[in-house]
This record gives sequence, C-alpha cells and structure tokens, in this order.
Amino acid sequence: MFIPTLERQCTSEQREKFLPLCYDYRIIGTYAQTELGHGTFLRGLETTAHYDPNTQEFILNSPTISSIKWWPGALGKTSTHAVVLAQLYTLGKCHGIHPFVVQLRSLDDHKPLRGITVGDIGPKMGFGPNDNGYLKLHKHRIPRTNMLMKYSQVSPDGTYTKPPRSTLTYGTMTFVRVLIVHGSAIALAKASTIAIRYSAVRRQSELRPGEPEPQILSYPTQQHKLFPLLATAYAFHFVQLAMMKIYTDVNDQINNSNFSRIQELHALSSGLKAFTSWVTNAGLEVCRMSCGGHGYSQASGFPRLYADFTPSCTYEGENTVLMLQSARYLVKCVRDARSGKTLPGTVSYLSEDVSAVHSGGSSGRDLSNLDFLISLYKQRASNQVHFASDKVDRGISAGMDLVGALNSASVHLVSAAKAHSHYFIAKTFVESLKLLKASSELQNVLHQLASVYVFEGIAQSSGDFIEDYILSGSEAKTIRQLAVDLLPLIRVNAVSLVDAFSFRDEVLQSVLGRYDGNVYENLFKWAQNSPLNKTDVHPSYHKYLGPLLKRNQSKL
Ligand SMILES: CCCCCCCCCCCCCCCCCC(=O)SCCNC(=O)CCNC(=O)[C@H](O)C(C)(C)COP(=O)(O)OP(=O)(O)OC[C@H]1O[C@@H](n2cnc3c(N)ncnc32)[C@H](O)[C@@H]1OP(=O)(O)O
Ligand SMILES: Cc1cc2nc3c(=O)[nH]c(=O)nc-3n(C[C@H](O)[C@H](O)[C@H](O)COP(=O)(O)OP(=O)(O)OC[C@H]3O[C@@H](n4cnc5c(N)ncnc54)[C@H](O)[C@@H]3O)c2cc1C
Repeated sequence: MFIPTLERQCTSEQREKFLPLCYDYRIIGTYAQTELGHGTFLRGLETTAHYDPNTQEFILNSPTISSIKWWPGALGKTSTHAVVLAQLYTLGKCHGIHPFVVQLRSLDDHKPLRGITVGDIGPKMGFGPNDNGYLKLHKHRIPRTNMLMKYSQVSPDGTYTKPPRSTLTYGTMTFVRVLIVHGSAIALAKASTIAIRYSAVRRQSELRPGEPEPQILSYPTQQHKLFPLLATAYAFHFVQLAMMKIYTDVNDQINNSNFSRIQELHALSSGLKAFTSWVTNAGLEVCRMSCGGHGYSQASGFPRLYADFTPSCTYEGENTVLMLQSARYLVKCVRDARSGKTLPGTVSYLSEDVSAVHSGGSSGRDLSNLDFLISLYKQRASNQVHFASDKVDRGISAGMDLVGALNSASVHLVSAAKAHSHYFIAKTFVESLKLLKASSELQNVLHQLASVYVFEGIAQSSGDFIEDYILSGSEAKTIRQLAVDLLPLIRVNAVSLVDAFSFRDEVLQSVLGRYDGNVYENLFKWAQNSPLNKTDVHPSYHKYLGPLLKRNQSKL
C-alpha cells in the first residue's frame, strides 16, 4: 500500500524523489493509517501534523494513547518509512486527514529515529511472519515536501490549497479493495483445489456390504458442499477481471480530473470486496470441514489459508461498514432516478421498472434459463434497494435527519447492498462466458458452473425471492432441484476444473491437495517432521509423566 499511495498521491517531483528508492528496495514502507482508537472512522483519526512556517516543517504527534498507529503491516520491525495519515494543521486551522511520508528508522543501523517509537503489536490469529506494528510519534519533524501534495498543497508560508475532492486521499484503499476481490478468487480457488483433489483420493464408508468404499467425491452431499464453491471461485475470477477494468477506466478519468464515476467505483469496490471476502471466508471453512480430520491438520494447508484470509473481512474497510457505504450510494441513485437523472452503468437498473416484469407463480417460465434468472437477481436487488431507500425516506418524514434515517435502516441497507453485489457477480459471470472464446465442450462445462452458481445463489437466498413474489415457493423448489441435478455432471470434470487453476504444490502448501494425490504416504512423512517426534521419549516424560506413573504404580 506504501508504493500505490506514493504513485497516486505524489507530485511529479515527489515521485522522482521517492519511487526509485522504493522500486530499488533502498527503502521499505508501510501504510500507517489505523490507530488504536480508530480504524473505520477516518475523520476521527487523532495523529496530528502541525505546519511550522519558520522551519518549513511538519511536526507529527501521537497526542493520546488511542492515537498510536496500530496494525499497519511490517510497521513493527521491517519498514524504514511509512505513509502516515494525520490531521493537517496549518495557520491554526485543521484541514482533515492528509498523507505524509515519514522516515521511521535509520538507513545505517535501522534504529528508530528521534521522536519515533515502533514495535510489533504481538501474536495474531494468522500472518505470523508479518510484524504488524505500532507507531508513537513525539514532536517528530519532517520537511514540508514530505506531505504528498498531488491533490492538496501547503505552501512555504503555510497557505493551504484544498483538493478537488477530499476523498481522493482514500484512493489507495479503493485500489486495495479491488485487489482483495482478486484475493478472494484466489483463496477460494486454492481451497476448492485442496478439497476436491482430496475428495477424489479419499475413500470412506461401505455403502453396500462387499462393495468397495466409494470416493467421498461421489457422495451428493460432498458435491453439494464443494461444487457451488468451485463455481463461485470461477465467478469471482471473472468478477475481479471486470472490477479491475472498471477501476482502471475510472482511475484514468480521475487522472484527467474527471471525477464523475468516483462514487460509483467506491460503491462497487466496497460492495464486491465485502461480498466476495465474506463468501470466501465461509467457503474456506466448508472446504476444510469437507476433508474430515485431515482438514484440521496443518498439513492440509487450511488452517493457514483461513487464518491469513479471514482478516480480508476486516481490513481495508470492515465489511459491514463497506456494505453501508455501498448502500448509501444506492439510496442516492434511487433519488437521482426519481428526479429523472440518468444513472451510470452498474446501477442503471435502478431506474428500470422491474416490478411488473415477473410476478411469481405464472407457470411455464423457463427456470433453467440463465438470462431469465439473472433478471430475477436484478429484480431482487432493485426491490431490496427501493425497500431500504423507502425506509430511509420514511425515517426522514418521521423527523429524522439523513444520518439518523440511514442508521435506523442500516440492517436493510446491508441486505440491499449484498443483493446489488450478488446481482453484479451473477450477471458478470454469465456475460463473461458469452464473450469467452472456447470450444463447445469447454463452453458446456463452464455453463454448468454458471448454472450451479446461479441456481444455488437463489436456493440459498430463496426467502428474498419468495417474499417479494419474484418466485413462487414451488419455483424456488424447482431451482433448488436443478442445482442438485447438475452435481453429477460437474463431478465428471471437477478435478480438471481445479487443475485448471494450476497452483504449484509449493504454492498450495497442502499435503491433501498434492497434484500427485499421494496423500497418505506424504501425511506420514509430514508427521515425522513434527517437533514432538525428535525423540521417541519426549523430555517432558522424565519431568512429569514418568514420576506421576511411577508414583501411582507404587500404590498398586
Ligand atoms: C495482481 C495480483 C493480485 C493478487 C491478489 C492478491 C491480493 C491480496 C489482497 C491485497 C493485500 C491486502 C493487504 C491490506 C492490508 C490491510 C490494509 C489496511 O487495512 S489499510 C486501512 C484500511 N482502512 C479503511 O479502509 C478505513 C475504512 N473507513 C473509510 O474508508 C471511511 O472512514 C468511510 C468510508 C467508512 C467513511 O469515511 P468518511 O470520510 O466518514 O466519509 P462519509 O461516510 O461521511 O462519506 C463522505 C463521502 O465520501 C465518500 N467516500 C468515502 N470513501 C470513499 C472512497 N474510498 N472513494 C470515493 N468516495 C468515498 C462517500 O461515498 C460519501 O459520499 P457522499 O455520500 O457524501 O456523496
Ligand atoms: C491483519 C490486519 C492487517 C492490517 N493492516 C493494516 C495496514 O497495513 N494499515 C492500516 O492502516 N490498517 C491496517 N489494519 C487495520 C484495519 O484497516 C482495521 O482493523 C479496519 O479498518 C477495521 O477498523 P477497526 O479495527 O477500527 O474496526 P471497527 O470499526 O472498530 O469495527 C468493529 C465493529 O464495529 C462496527 N462498526 C464500525 N463502524 C460502524 C458503522 N459506522 N456502522 C455500523 N457498524 C460499524 C463494524 O461493523 C465492526 O463490527 C489491519 C488489520 C488487520 C486485522
């Protein structure tokens, strides 16, 4: 995050000064924004940067215990520099959060500089090798030119020039949220690879006396656990491509001072980061548990995969908060649509009248047709957004201010943002396959994946579709059955579909997911390396177990 922030927030002179140092690894940096007391509420950050026109320096301070920077990756022991987000004060006025480059450690002996106290925040659930750290600043001075001044400036006499948009400071976070969508796709693909390969190797239970124990991948329940997640990994692959394209297009516009789509990008990236990381987080656990006891071993690769992925739901914007950000924009779009404004691409459906198109219960609708089902996802999203938006309006009519009305409707706003994200993902998956240049056989297999993703997505949220009369109960039941009917067809290609992710064994880090499937031999070999097996009799025997046993034996 250090380098992308410099790339996006530096003037051209600052780029020339800082970026070569980063690219050549002459300095190592981190992004120090979060504090002990604030991670989500950025306007509440307490670190201060007071401008001293006499020396043309900023004086940085951590004025309170809660202002200590806390969590930034590699801050504790590794980084020599940081981008520090601080409240800018100049000529006695506060101008809000701004980014500053701060050197933390000497480039000679790596010792912290004067006014800098840094350290590791202690063991965490995962990311063991990463020294997430703390930073306490005490009257630490940096040159005026260390404030990143692409969008806002402080002149030598302390005069402040404000940015075209205050939220341009938040640009790096949007970029990393887009990366996290990619991270979700990768994590779920890894977990699917491990679980499906292992399920093809593992044989368990005797269905009928005398019959060989079947591969657990042959059980419909195992397929029902794993194949929708495999399909989701493929869906997220196509979504992250679409998301990155939108990000790149909007970022190019921003670089040409066209800020017209910055809100749409923020809302989409927030919703997709939250949606994909929540789904992946839950999916990793389903994959682990589908591997039985061996899934719980470090040898499976799941414990580390989960411990390292799960903070994706928290960092870079806590998921609930991001869903609320997305929903806030959707509510604004409903208002804009009602006042006749044209809505941008990813939200234009909110100005369509989808209510009459499909009333549930009419017979003869082709429930296996993906284009038709995507229109139902659209209707569900539109209904939920309008419902939540009407709740906000009713709150305001009842005398609340906008913030109060948004807060009182926030549970429904999160549901609406989830439905919006889900619609975008399902639509993107189906549309991406149409554009794919692939053999008919491959198209057929991918169509099976898209179908099971779309069917299962409705089955798992059928209440949404039934409550709004988008589907009748019997239609929802039919779609649930369509998903189950697809499972044996996907079974045929399941191992090939995870092999297609082509994770090397060294990357997958899983004995269960080995490409050669030679699990038991390698589990036994892996166990030999357990530290406890260094000696046949563990030293602790002589201190504890031995004396205990001997003492009790003497009583016999
Ligand atoms: C190539 C291979 C790749 C391989 C893939 C593998 C990748 C793996 C993943 C990557 C590694 C991940 C490592 C990351 C480690 C964690 C780093 C961190 O956590 S760092 C720390 C992360 N920390 C966080 O994320 C902190 C989360 N908190 C926040 O972002 C903010 O405090 C807030 C958004 C919640 C509120 O902000 P506040 O100032 O109170 O704003 P208001 O709510 O009052 O809304 C005012 C207006 O601003 C608007 N707007 C807001 N944001 C944006 C935006 N970004 N833009 C545009 N607009 C934005 C908003 O819509 C509204 O508009 P309107 O309605 O008025 O028109
Ligand atoms: C592994 C890891 C790495 C990290 N790396 C970095 C880094 O490199 N740099 C950096 O600056 N930070 C980093 N962070 C910090 C991270 O960005 C924050 O933890 C994150 O932004 C969430 O903020 P918080 O911890 O204050 O949670 P909080 O915001 O306190 O969230 C706690 C609860 O409050 C709820 N909540 C908060 N606000 C609202 C609201 N408005 N409406 C409804 N509910 C709300 C949330 O939904 C959540 O359930 C990292 C964190 C982790 C875990």
